Amino acid sequence: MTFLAIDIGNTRLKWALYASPQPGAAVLAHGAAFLETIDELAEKEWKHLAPPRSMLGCVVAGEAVRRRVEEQLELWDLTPRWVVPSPHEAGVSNGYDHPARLGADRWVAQIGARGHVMARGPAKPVLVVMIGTAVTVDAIDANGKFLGGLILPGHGIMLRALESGTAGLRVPTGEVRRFPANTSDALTSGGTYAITGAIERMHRHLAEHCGETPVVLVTGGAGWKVSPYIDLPHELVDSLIFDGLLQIQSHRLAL
Ligand SMILES: Nc1ncnc2c1ncn2[C@@H]1O[C@H](COP(=O)(O)OP(=O)(O)O)[C@@H](O)[C@H]1O
Ligand SMILES: CC(C)(COP(=O)(O)O)[C@@H](O)C(=O)NCCC(=O)O
Ligand SMILES: [K+]
Repeated sequence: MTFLAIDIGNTRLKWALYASPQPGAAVLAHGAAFLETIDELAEKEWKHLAPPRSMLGCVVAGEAVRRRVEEQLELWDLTPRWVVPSPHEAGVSNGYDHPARLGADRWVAQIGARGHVMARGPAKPVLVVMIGTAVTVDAIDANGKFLGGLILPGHGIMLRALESGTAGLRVPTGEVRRFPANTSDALTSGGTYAITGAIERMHRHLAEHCGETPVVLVTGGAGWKVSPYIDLPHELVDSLIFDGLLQIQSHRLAL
């Protein structure tokens, strides 16, 4: 009953092959590819994989990218299936004005995060932080209701925007400093603290709204870089989107 989980962001496609479509299933193989190289998956990384029995993915990189990945999936006898955010799924309800307009990656990560919280004990509010091309900070209450969230530029986009919008900001990467005293450090610190500041603000909103301290789960390719500067107890869970895809697939099979 092998299961292939795929997460296509605006920078990279991440995939993992699981022994079964159940939360906690063993990972048989996994990888990541920049979007420029996804047309080689079938002849390279995927060529010698044991054929998956089913797949589920989430994609926010647009129709054309999704179609290119579906071409690669023709390697196997599979029906490609992609998550469309709905009003309710796997114990999470979607508070977006238009539920289907929520990023599929955000929805799936929330479902993964809710699964983690519920597996540990009493239900608690959870703040889901994804640090990829963009940064998202999503708030879920103790009942599993997604209340809303923030979208902000990721570090790379912030720096490129400053480079292209000013005459004097073309400098190498700096260090994160409390009181940056050169342009490089000022830019790197500004980007990092913009992200951590947004996380701390949303944490306050959610704690006030729920009257309870939220659990904070951090994921995404750049999560490890920002994590040391988040002044809140939190956990890095690299697999949050895959965990959400496993939750969804196992709930659907149980219905
Ligand atoms: N080894 C790495 N490979 C690629 N990106 C990395 C790596 N380490 C950190 N990053 C950062 O993570 C971001 C990509 O993260 P990812 O979660 O794959 O984004 P997305 O889901 O938007 O494609 C990049 O913008 C980059 O800044
Ligand atoms: C916010 C995002 C761009 C994040 O993309 P990513 O950083 O994962 O590549 C993506 O979730 C998206 O396109 N969302 C749709 C709009 C929304 O969620 O409101
Ligand atoms: K992502």
